[in-house]
Amino acid sequence: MTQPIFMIGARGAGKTTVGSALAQALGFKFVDTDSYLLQTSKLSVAEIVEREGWEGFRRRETQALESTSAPQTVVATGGGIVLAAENRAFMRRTGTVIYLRSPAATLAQRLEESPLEDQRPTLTGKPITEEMLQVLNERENLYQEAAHIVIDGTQDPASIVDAILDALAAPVAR
Ligand SMILES: Nc1ncnc2c1ncn2[C@@H]1O[C@H](COP(=O)(O)OP(=O)(O)OP(=O)(O)O)[C@@H](O)[C@H]1O
Ligand SMILES: O=C(O)C1=C[C@@H](O)[C@@H](O)[C@H](O)C1
Ligand SMILES: [Mg+2]
Repeated sequence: MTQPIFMIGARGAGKTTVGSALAQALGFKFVDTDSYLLQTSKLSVAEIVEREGWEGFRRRETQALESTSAPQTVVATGGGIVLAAENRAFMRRTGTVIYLRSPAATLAQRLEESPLEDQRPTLTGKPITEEMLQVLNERENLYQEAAHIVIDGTQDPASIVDAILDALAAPVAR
């Protein structure tokens, strides 16, 4: 298996944390669309949104997805990557898509402990638990639709990597 692996899920799902460990386990390269945008634009997510709105950020994110995607690479995406049908189709067509799934309360707790406000400006203006409930309500179907594999993201990162390796060893429905 050499095609890229795309990690999807909401903020705090562990796409960056688990994606990086998975890449190491597979001997793959690791890239992150949020880090790529930060490095190439020299702007944080908050600064891009301030200048160009979320629409501008989403446009840049689609470019970042296509630029970072490569064989033998794990790509950690941003939480909103699934909002564009174009991105969902690209990931499904060119790689294996893994959805790290956790309830809103788990995501909110992780984000409260590590807010990184420059990279995670508010999406709704609501308190964090309400925000994550709304985000999952709006996006759960999109994450499910985009994913080849859905993994319980509430386990510790090492167990999640093991679960992904097991799932990758079985035939994936396409
Ligand atoms: N499985 C896990 N168990 C416990 N804590 C975790 C787990 N995965 C990630 N975390 C913690 O949650 C926080 C968010 O993780 P991470 O940055 O990997 O999420 P993300 O999905 O990449 O979010 P974003 O969409 O904002 O990029 C970090 O502080 C990380 O250490
Ligand atoms: O869930 C989202 O819409 C986002 C998640 C982050 O990874 C960043 O891509 C950005 O803060 C937007
Ligand atoms: Mg991340």
